[in-house]
Amino acid sequence: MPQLAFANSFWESYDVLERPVKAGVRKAMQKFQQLTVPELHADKGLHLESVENARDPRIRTIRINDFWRGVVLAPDDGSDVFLLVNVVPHDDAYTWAAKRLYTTNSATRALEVRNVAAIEQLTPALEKAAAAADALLFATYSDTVLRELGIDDQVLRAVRTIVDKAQLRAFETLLPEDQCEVLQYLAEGFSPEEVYRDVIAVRRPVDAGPDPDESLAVVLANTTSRITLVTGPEELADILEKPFTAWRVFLHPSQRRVAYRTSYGGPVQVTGGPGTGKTVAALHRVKHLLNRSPDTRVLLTTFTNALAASLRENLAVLLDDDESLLTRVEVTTVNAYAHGIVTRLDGRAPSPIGDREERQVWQRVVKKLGLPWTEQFLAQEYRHVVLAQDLRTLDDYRAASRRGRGSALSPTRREQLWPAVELFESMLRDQKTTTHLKVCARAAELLASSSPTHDHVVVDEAQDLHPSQWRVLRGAVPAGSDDLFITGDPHQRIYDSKVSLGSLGISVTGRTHRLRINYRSTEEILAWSTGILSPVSVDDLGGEGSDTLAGYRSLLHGRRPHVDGYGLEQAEVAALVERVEGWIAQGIRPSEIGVCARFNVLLDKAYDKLAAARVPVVRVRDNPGPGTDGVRLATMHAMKGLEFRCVAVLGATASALPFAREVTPASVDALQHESDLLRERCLLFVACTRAREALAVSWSGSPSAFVPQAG
Ligand SMILES: Nc1ncnc2c1ncn2[C@@H]1O[C@H](COP(=O)(O)OP(=O)(O)OP(=O)(O)O)[C@@H](O)[C@H]1O
Repeated sequence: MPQLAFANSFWESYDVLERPVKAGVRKAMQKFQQLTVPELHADKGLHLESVENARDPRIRTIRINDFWRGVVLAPDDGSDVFLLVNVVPHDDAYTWAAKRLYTTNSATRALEVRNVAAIEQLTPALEKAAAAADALLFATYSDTVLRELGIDDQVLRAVRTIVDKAQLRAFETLLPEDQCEVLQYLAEGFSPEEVYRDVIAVRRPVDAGPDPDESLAVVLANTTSRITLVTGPEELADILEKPFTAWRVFLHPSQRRVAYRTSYGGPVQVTGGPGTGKTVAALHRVKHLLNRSPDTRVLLTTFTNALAASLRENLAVLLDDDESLLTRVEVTTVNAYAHGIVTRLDGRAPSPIGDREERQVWQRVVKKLGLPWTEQFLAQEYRHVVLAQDLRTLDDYRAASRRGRGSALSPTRREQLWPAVELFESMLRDQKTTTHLKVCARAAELLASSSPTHDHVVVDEAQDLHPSQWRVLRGAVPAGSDDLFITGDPHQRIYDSKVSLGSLGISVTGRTHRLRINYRSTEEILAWSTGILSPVSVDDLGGEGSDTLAGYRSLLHGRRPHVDGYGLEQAEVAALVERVEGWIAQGIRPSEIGVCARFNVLLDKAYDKLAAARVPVVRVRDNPGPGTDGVRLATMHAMKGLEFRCVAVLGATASALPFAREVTPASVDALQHESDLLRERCLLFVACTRAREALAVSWSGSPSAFVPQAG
């Protein structure tokens, strides 16, 4: 019986197919599991045929239906693994297939594919241009060095024409994958030794002989980062049912490098724009840490309960539901972890209040004391100065730095303000409540005088954590090797937190990594969304400098976002219903569509109109499980960390973004004003970057100033 393997390129095409075509693919795949090799070749329905003028004699196409064909690499060496590489519309299938050549990389021994026709066509002209160029990108590396890293003759010739990184990028989709990656690493300034260690050594089979003469089946099995072997019908059904889950097992080497490094000397920071696989890297790090020693305990945290639930699910997939591993991981939010610590060590459960109630307490404080500050100012002072530095007395407060606050407070003013802090805290005590951040402060205090609860902490969505939450995490593990693995994106900061990790005893110096390839969205969606942030600069994760999205890119392509304004909100919602219906008609499942807005009021209207049009719809805040059908509706804040094939962002209207009530007037605090505006801008960025294939942004009346102008 033959065996089946799938290349990553197959998932990219399969996942966007309409449902009947997917069913056709499944049917064709079943034949590979039911028939013998000669029967496969003879099967009329499958129509396994070779391709005229193919550059790779092993390339075949198979019939999916009248319009679609699968492209297959068939073994010609007596081995029996067939590789599914793509599903392409009938007319394009032959041209696509004819240009591809599959070869074995001499260093990694993995299967690679190149667009051999395009490379041949481009190289001579580029050679002429290169002869006149001042400098070449890879001039410092000898042919021998490059060959040792797996670069073959054809690629070497092309490499010698590359003048800069932009040209390398233009070549990326044409070059064999491992070779391309070697070149990317060299272009980023890694030494050949480092590239060998991180790209070649991790893939090359330990028993590789001097020459790559293995059979196709062996080479396919070597290519674990890009090819999945399917062993039985159940696994096949499973993998075709949830291909994106399957993706999680294929790590890009830049991700593998950070996730599977044996050990780090201390805290590690991994940043990257939306969709660069930070969460995936965090999950793999957990796997690595669990496997490294049989009794290691890991704490994996994220920002919301919904995200924690999805991390738990994904981790179970990654760990093959292995209970012996899963029981050693605690997946939770920092607040919930802190709550647990306080409950356990203080012997009673604290009752934290929400933001709105907290604001009301501050209002009462202002009223009672008749102070010259607004409740907003006091709440911010408490959060950004008092709690952030864990100040307990007036003397502490007098001596504290108020860096980051935009208004000076003289010693007399501080003496005048401190009673407000004391009154706020005593009011909480009287009503037997507290705040989440105070629970964290207490948990950190308790942890400091007891023992750490875990061996390692892995933190996802780190950009929104407050210093008191960081103190909890610091106290959860002993300081030292592999204590904290931190992933986050400062461009997605949508809550008001300012931190300096170094001052909290979390120094990541020399252990920072950045991921640059976006695997979620098309380049079109990405380019438009990054336009939202282009006018501003963003502080880095650790609060030491600024961060940038330089080099951030996607390899996927699709339609440009739909960006439309409407006169009235009613018309905007009507257009949304039409758009959602259109997506569903194209075969997108309702649960693969996300609709978001700044406020629930507008979401409620969208909910009613979609439901009236008989479109199934559910709210993200009701935690619908993956099996629940229905378009997902969420506020922009609740979109954090999620992703959908199609996303509609409603109400990108001038009055909603920025929302005046959430922005401190510049006259009260100029720095806070700027950071509030930035936070509002980031919120739109987060919402738009949830989209994988299609993004529609709309408003009624005047557009938000954050919406990038066309042209
Ligand atoms: N190496 C990879 N190959 C293919 N797909 C990948 C790879 N890494 C991640 N992905 C997919 O890309 C998407 C985004 O990944 P992930 O959620 O980890 O990104 P993120 O950086 O945490 O995003 P965000 O910051 O926006 O929450 C997911 O669908 C994930 O499965």
